[in-house]
Amino acid sequence: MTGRPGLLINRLEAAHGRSPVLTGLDLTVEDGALACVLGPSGCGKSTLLRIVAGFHSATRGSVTLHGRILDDGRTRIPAERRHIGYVPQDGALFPHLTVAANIGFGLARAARRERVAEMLDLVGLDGLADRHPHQLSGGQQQRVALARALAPRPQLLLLDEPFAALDAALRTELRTEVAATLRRAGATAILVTHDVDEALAFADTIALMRDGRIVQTDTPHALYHRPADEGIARALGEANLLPAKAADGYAGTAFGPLPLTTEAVPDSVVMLRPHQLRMTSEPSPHTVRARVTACLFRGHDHRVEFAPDAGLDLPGRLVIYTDAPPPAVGSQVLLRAQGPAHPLAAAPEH
Ligand SMILES: Nc1ncnc2c1ncn2[C@@H]1O[C@H](COP(=O)(O)OP(=O)(O)OP(=O)(O)O)[C@@H](O)[C@H]1O
Repeated sequence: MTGRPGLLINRLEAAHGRSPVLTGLDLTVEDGALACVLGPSGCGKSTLLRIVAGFHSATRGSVTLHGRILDDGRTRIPAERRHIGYVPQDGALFPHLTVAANIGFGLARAARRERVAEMLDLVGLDGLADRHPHQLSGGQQQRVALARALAPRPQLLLLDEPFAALDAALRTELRTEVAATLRRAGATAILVTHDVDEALAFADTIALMRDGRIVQTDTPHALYHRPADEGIARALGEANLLPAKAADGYAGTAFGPLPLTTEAVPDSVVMLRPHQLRMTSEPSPHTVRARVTACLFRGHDHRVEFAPDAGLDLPGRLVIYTDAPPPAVGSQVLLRAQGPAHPLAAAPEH
């Protein structure tokens, strides 16, 4: 990353027909950064990418790339003059063209052969230049789509859930590979996805989208551990929310005092992610008795649910992730907590 702003989106509004989709969206992507827009299905991620690419118009606000206005509701640079690459969900390769011709499509003839060879090497598809798309696996097709998008050296690359159609193992492998490829190419890219694991693994920066806006932009670590509110906390993964009394940088909880990540607001609850609670055999003033109510084996770990003893100032259900062999459902255990605890404004009553 360079620290220079590449893409600047300011108070963007857009609609499909009469239905508003984007409602004042702000986003900055640094030059050379891999950014991810994360949000639930239907929240407007593709619409956002399509506006940046030039396939859909904004009704208000502006999109600027390296200081050049692409769309401000009045001026609108046509898609083909934006120098932006776009990789759709299904790759959308030209079926009648070979891999090499797909990658070289639109490149100046003089540089074509060399650039295609470079791109094939970059995405690890040397030797497949003469195949047609139907002779490739889904993962290979997506690599060709990536190579085709990168070949004209776009100033920005947009990836619209490009791994969604692949099976879980290939998805993980390809997103790691694509992130490495984009870093090698020094590309600035935006990936949109509803898959939290994908966002956490891929991006330097994640922008969380809700109700047509970006509600928090941060590093994956900060967004996961220091979400701005309960909705964001839950959008990134499971969270135990504990009532707390904050004083002097500590949260007083049923697990004893826990250091806080940041100053707490009045009436806050504190968040502990599931791996911050542990089972222990050593009772102490900071352990809590709880009964195992459910256990799920997930291959790499177990997800265990507990009902804490009645009378404790705790939610009715606590969740932990553990590598240790899980206790039987119904058994009693002791839980202890590991800080820091992150304060969140309590959710409004519904
Ligand atoms: N061409 C269209 N005409 C009318 N409504 C549309 C059109 N495209 C999208 N929408 C609506 O706009 C909203 C946002 O759609 P969009 O595809 O941008 O969401 P998304 O976050 O990318 O979803 P997904 O993750 O499922 O692809 C949805 O309610 C969708 O139904």
